[in-house]
Amino acid sequence: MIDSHSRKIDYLRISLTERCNLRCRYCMPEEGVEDVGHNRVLTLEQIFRLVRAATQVGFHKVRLTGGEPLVRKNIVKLIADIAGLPEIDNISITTNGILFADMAEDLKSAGLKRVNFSLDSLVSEKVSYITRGGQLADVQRAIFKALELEMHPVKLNVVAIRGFNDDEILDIAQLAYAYPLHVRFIEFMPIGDLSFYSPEKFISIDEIRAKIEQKYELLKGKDIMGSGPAKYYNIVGGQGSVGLISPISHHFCDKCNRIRLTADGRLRSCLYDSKEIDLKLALLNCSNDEQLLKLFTKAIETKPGRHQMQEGWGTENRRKMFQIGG
Ligand SMILES: Nc1nc2c(ncn2[C@@H]2O[C@H](COP(=O)(O)OP(=O)(O)OP(=O)(O)O)[C@@H](O)[C@H]2O)c(=O)[nH]1
Ligand SMILES: C[S@@+](CC[C@H](N)C(=O)[O-])C[C@H]1O[C@@H](n2cnc3c(N)ncnc32)[C@H](O)[C@@H]1O
Ligand code: SF4
Ligand code: SF4
Repeated sequence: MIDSHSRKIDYLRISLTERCNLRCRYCMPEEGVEDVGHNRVLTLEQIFRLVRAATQVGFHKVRLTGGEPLVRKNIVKLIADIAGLPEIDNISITTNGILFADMAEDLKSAGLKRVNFSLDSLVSEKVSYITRGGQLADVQRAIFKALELEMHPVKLNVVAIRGFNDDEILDIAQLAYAYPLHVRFIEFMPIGDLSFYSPEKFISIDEIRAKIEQKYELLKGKDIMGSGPAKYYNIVGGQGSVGLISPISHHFCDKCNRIRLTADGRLRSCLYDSKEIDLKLALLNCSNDEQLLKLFTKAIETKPGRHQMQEGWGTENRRKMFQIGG
């Protein structure tokens, strides 16, 4: 469906859970995370019903995220059900990778097409620091498993943070040289758990690109299969590519193609905008899909033209990234 800013909205990002087996400093507080409990999150049957309804207003790409999607029980069955919908041609996940390697074959057999891994450093102690306890070896095992299963294109998400991983940009970019990986550097957004964010930690993609070009020649590449906002560059002589995601310095909202469904059943038309539509309530009150289609349509029609992150995250009661579904 086309929104009021002439954008085609066909990509649904679904947060399966607010739970996570890590506690990344920029996303989730260490303690005091309220467990929303089984009653407040959508059941897998409800999620499936909503995806089926969404296909009727033109959605055909689904990404499962969270929190950590792989901690949600029976995710394999949900993937199989969604992949079985004829209108859905692209189902993917974004994961921290910790649980991936052991689940990979089942996920792939169920119909999972692609996986994006989040990894912000190649130094074990730093991974453990930023995630508050995650093990680099687990994520590496996951990435190699995805390559072994040929789940191409395999993408890595790296949040660029000054004072944390700015000294590793070349080492991380080197992964795209040595392996058929698509390494995406993401500008740190002032969103979510602001206790770790500060403007000094922000690094623009222009600075990242300049750093990479000190060692590698980058050539503007084609978009790598997906639906996201990264701009890709081929690393000359290498196997993969470098992607740059610039929500702050060159926002990409004019090409936005997505809305989000939170784990507790709210449709959120923009990552940044706090307006939400309660689909969980609607599910309880409607026996056919008509009302649901109206609510999907309303979310698309009321989607803002762009984010206002430059004005800061504000003090109103906004959700953190793990609650929105990053
Ligand atoms: N500003 C903004 N940033 C987003 C949005 N969606 C994703 N991001 C950021 O982009 C990063 C990459 O997102 P992914 O979950 O890997 O998804 P994607 O880039 O859409 O995926 P592909 O389909 O593989 O291109 C996330 O870590 C977010 O930080 C969005 O709607 N708005
Ligand atoms: C919220 S996580 C959910 C999926 C999964 N747990 C993972 O980490 O990949 C989705 C993505 O959001 C990114 N993210 C979280 N907070 C961010 C921030 N403040 N700025 C930029 N990216 C952020 C993470 O790095 C991750 O790639
Ligand atoms: S970024 Fe992902 S892995 Fe890290 S705390 Fe947030 S949801 Fe968990
Ligand atoms: S910030 Fe909002 S409008 Fe911009 S790309 Fe993200 S979801 Fe779309």
